Amino acid sequence: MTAHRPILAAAAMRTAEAAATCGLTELMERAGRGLAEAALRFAGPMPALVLCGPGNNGGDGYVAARLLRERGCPVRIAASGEPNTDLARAARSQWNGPIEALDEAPPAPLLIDCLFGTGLKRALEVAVSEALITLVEASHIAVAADLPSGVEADSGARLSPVPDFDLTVAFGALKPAHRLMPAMAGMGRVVLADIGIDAPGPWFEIGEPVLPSIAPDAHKFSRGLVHCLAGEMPGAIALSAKAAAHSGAGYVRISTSLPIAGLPLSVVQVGDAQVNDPKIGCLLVGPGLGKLPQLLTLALVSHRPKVIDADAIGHIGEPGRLKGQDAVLTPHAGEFERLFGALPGTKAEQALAAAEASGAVVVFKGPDTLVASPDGRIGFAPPAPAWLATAGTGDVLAGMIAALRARGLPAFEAACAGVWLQGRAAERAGASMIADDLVAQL
Ligand SMILES: NC(=O)C1=CN([C@@H]2O[C@H](COP(=O)(O)OP(=O)(O)OC[C@H]3O[C@@H](n4cnc5c(N)ncnc54)[C@H](OP(=O)(O)O)[C@@H]3O)[C@@H](O)[C@H]2O)[C@H](O)CC1
Ligand SMILES: [K+]
Repeated sequence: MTAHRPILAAAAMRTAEAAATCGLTELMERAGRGLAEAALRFAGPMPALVLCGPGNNGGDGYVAARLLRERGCPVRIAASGEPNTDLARAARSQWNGPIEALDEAPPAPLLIDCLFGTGLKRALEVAVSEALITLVEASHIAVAADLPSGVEADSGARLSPVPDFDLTVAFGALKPAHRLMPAMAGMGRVVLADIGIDAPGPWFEIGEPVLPSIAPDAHKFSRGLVHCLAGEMPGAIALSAKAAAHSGAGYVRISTSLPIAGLPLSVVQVGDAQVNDPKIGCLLVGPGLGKLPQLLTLALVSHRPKVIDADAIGHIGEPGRLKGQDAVLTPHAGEFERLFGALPGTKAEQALAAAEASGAVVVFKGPDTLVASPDGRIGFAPPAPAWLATAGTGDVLAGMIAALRARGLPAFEAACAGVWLQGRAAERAGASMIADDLVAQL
């Protein structure tokens, strides 16, 4: 996996901040500087209004305002109340200008929201929320410090109505909310200000994958054989097979009881399913399976790596049935809840719980797709085009992951790479795409 941006939950963020050798005052200075520079780079030196809340998010605002003024920007500050941390009080004491009351402050072309960040615990007071929305709507450009105020850092929930921002500047690490709905939809461009926090951890935003190169002495089997089990609706598995072939599998085979029309000749159709053929790099079952649970049972007899998608998920019954199967599971929200039930916690916590319960890598699909591994890793997908919400894109993703697995990527990396590549293929295909067009972009 190439460079990817770390994601830390609020508690982990606080731990990492406390451990920073430079100390919290310097961290706040760096956060404020990162915010000022990102705002300048994005908006230019237009007159700014910085909204400061009571905590350290507000502290970042006092620092950013001072630095913007030093850079010659006309800056005003409006505060929602007195700072309630020493850090924020110290930052405010270095601001030698007036501080307006939030509910009386006129708007400005550049609005920088430093009301709340990872410390938000409840809905904003109505007056504060209304002032924020009014001032954002009256601005030309709106920038959020760390998180748009009203967003809950770990869940991506909106505890209050949150206006849409043009830019969100995350400090130290991304938070889950930066890549979870509904919060991620209103953040605009998300940039990460490096403030010297060492943020190792098992959660990250999926970055561009490094794919296995093709050996000079490769042959079709060494490049990876994907074996697809066709079910009642062969069109779906055909889409998966084509996606697998275009994702670099050296050999794609479909076992089917009826010939499937419209497949490339290079995709081999056979009548029998030798699911323990040692040449199989990855088995794929589920797309178009319909009401044939026996095909899932057959797939689970195989000792080969496998991708279990779509209808097959509905036939699993007990998640523990997948233990030891070396499986990647690719449920959308409905399939997820039917198999795992209504799990508590954030989407990230639910995905992890599912991975642990099944022993499988779980691709919890949606506009905010997560890839969770039983070992605790979570890859959060970067934003992908909404037009991926069209029939068959799940079949394509399943075929892509099967091919990447067959090419030698471990299950978790293959799933992350497939999710990332599908998002980029959709961007290239454009808004009028249908799933078939995705295959042409692989
Ligand atoms: N990531 C980094 O390295 C750094 C992050 N920094 C910034 O610090 C914030 C987190 O600061 P924190 O003080 O923990 O919390 P907030 O500023 O987000 O919230 C302020 C306080 O507001 C109170 N609160 C919570 N919800 C509400 C509400 N709905 N209405 C009113 N007040 C609310 C709460 O105190 P209570 O006792 O009243 O609950 C919060 O303490 C982080 O996001 C970064 O921006 C630092 O710059 C250091 C570096
Ligand atoms: K904020």
